[in-house]
Amino acid sequence: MAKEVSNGSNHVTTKPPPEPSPLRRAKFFKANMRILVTGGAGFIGSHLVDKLMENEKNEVIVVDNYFTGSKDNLRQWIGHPRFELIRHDVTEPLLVEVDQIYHLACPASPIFYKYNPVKTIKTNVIGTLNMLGLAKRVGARILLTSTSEVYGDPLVHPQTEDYWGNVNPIGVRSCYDEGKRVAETLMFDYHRQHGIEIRIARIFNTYGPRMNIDDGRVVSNFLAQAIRDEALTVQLPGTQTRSFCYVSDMVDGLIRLMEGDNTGPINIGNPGEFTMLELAETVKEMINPEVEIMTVENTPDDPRQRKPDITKAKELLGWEPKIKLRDGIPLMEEDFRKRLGILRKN
Ligand SMILES: NC(=O)c1ccc[n+]([C@@H]2O[C@H](COP(=O)([O-])OP(=O)(O)OC[C@H]3O[C@@H](n4cnc5c(N)ncnc54)[C@H](O)[C@@H]3O)[C@@H](O)[C@H]2O)c1
Ligand SMILES: O=c1ccn([C@@H]2O[C@H](COP(=O)(O)OP(=O)(O)O[C@H]3OC[C@@H](O)[C@H](O)[C@H]3O)[C@@H](O)[C@H]2O)c(=O)[nH]1
Repeated sequence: MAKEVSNGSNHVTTKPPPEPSPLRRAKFFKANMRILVTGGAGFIGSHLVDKLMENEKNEVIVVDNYFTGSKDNLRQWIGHPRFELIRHDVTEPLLVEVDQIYHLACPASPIFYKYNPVKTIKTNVIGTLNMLGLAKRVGARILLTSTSEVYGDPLVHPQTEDYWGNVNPIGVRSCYDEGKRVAETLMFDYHRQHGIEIRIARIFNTYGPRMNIDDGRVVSNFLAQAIRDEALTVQLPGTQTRSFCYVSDMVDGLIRLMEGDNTGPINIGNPGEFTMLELAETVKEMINPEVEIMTVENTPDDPRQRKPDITKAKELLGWEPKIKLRDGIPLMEEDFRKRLGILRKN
């Protein structure tokens, strides 16, 4: 019988999922759960790996091409008997025996995903196809980290999962937002056509320790600038909004989604909404009251507002974020100061 997994609409699988490995059914041998994390050397991926490794029943395999990630983020696990790290590009097929796949591999910061847009779209489309092919072959459950960017420049606020979005298909962000939209389509087509067990998280802006110092995203930019005594660069008009989720809350949401019975898509993010000017003022006040705030040109198609409706995450996953922006900033500041080697002036 097909397992029925609901996404909150009237969605029912028509085909039974692929058979998992016989090891899963072995009578006398309880095997560990083998979990693949693509993009596991990146910001969210490495925090996810830390959490998964806490469970002694998990074996974790990371594949990453190190475009924006780094082995350094995983240094505490290298050499651990339950951990494996493979240099691999997800645009190439991969053969590994696993039970779950967290598919994160994709550059996430606009400056990196725009750097080689054709590669970004290949990563989203061919990379996701390859991971779905793997899930089908080994009978694994697969979770895609999609994004709030699938809503484009949203005309509905806050964004609910049933909103189809307002996306420019030929703009400079399209390699990422349209790429993720196709990735979501592929996930649902494999689910309907081949019975693959899928999970889709729509992640809203996430921040925390281990972000690249020069990642280019707004929280890491403002923090690094404040610590280095450089002016905070607010892109015009400054009234655009984002809602920022601390990384430990995000990881908790992703694991709940993977372990639960709902396909999604489910928004995972913190509904606390700030304009970029408010964010700059907060960072200035908390980190360096002397620092200047300057306005600079923006880039095309920057969404004007973004805030998740997390009713579904609350109801279906029992999840909501715990860490407010003002509590998360000092945790990230400590990590940035350590890496930049700049102590706090008192
Ligand atoms: N951080 C956020 O605010 C946010 C928001 C929405 C969605 N997401 C999604 O979450 C995931 C992780 O984001 P992040 O913030 O940790 O970004 P990140 O750039 O730190 O991590 C991405 C990882 O994927 C790897 N990667 C990129 N292309 C690859 C390829 N072709 N093959 C193998 N590895 C590849 C990178 O080297 C890196 O380690 C991404 O899928 C992103 O789209 C993140
Ligand atoms: O130095 C900066 C950088 C950015 N910004 C502004 O800050 C806002 C957020 O920009 P970011 O680059 O951090 O991230 P964005 O919200 O544009 O996209 C992100 O959100 C969803 C995820 O999928 C990705 O991680 C990323 O695409 C934008 O309005 C941007 O104009 C600044 O004001 N100053």
